[in-house]
Amino acid sequence: LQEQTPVFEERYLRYISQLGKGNFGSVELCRYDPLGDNTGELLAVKKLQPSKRSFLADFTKEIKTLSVLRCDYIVRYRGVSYSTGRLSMSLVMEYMPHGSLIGYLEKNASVGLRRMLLFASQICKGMEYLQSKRYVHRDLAARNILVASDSLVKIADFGLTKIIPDDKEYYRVTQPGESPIFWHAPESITESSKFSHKSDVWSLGVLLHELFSDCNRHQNPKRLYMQRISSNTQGPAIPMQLLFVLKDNWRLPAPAHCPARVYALIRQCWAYSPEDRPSFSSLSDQIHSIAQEETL
Ligand SMILES: C[C@H](Nc1nc(-c2c[nH]c3ncc(Cl)cc23)ncc1F)C(=O)NCC(F)(F)F
Repeated sequence: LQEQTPVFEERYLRYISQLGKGNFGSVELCRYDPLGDNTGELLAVKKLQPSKRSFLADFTKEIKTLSVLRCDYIVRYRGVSYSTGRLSMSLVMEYMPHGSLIGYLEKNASVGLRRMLLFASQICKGMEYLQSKRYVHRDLAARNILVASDSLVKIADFGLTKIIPDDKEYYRVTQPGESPIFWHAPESITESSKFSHKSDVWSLGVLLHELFSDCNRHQNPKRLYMQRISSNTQGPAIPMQLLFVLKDNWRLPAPAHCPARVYALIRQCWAYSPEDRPSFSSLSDQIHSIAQEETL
């Protein structure tokens, strides 16, 4: 790792609680308290599960990915912490007190339209920044958006992020793990599993659908898609059935109380062919003008 990676001494990282688990390990809330008087700052520490060779390589890549990102709408990477004897290492991130957007919207049902449009434009700006660095996130979903305050959200979880090679406009995945296909664009579901900025735009559309459904667990994308395709479960595999309905131009229905202009914007993100989808900058402009016009 580059020498400028700040190192947090493990002996001063006081464990407070577990924030969540991922397939890599877990994220813990800690206080970095070198003075031992509880005046230290709160941090989110992503502990790598007992270092499997591949995990360590992926982990180091995630650290490299995060360490170059500097944007108000992307969760801030702070550094690393080595365990005694350097047997394993942890990723130190800024702590977001309000947790993930899913939990936040379940707790705060009264999030108004204006605030939702503000969150949507912040996510678009974060994605514009990622695109400027040629990064494809590949796992854009409400569960991977963190809430810093009642008026600021940030994109997080760069475990699946890839950098598009300079000579290409997309990234082809070789080992698609258990990928969240209900957030994936058609071209990422088919055997070609191509990922690009435009496939991130598709996922952003699904994220906006979650946002404007108040992340209502009864209306979540997976459940809505499964209702639509589960008619013949013994039929072709689920990804294939999903592709059929998408090819047939069926899309997730407008969430209840979602303004027509917002749903029209979401539908632009779900154009079947990638080149027909809007850019992130066009999306943030459109969101901005909706926020101006709508007497929300
Ligand atoms: C496995 C971890 N899961 C969780 N994390 C947090 C969390 C609160 N506050 C946080 N502040 C900084 C970080 Cl990195 C996480 C949290 N809350 C609930 C979780 F289930 C995670 O990383 N999730 C991906 C993403 F960060 F995008 F939400």
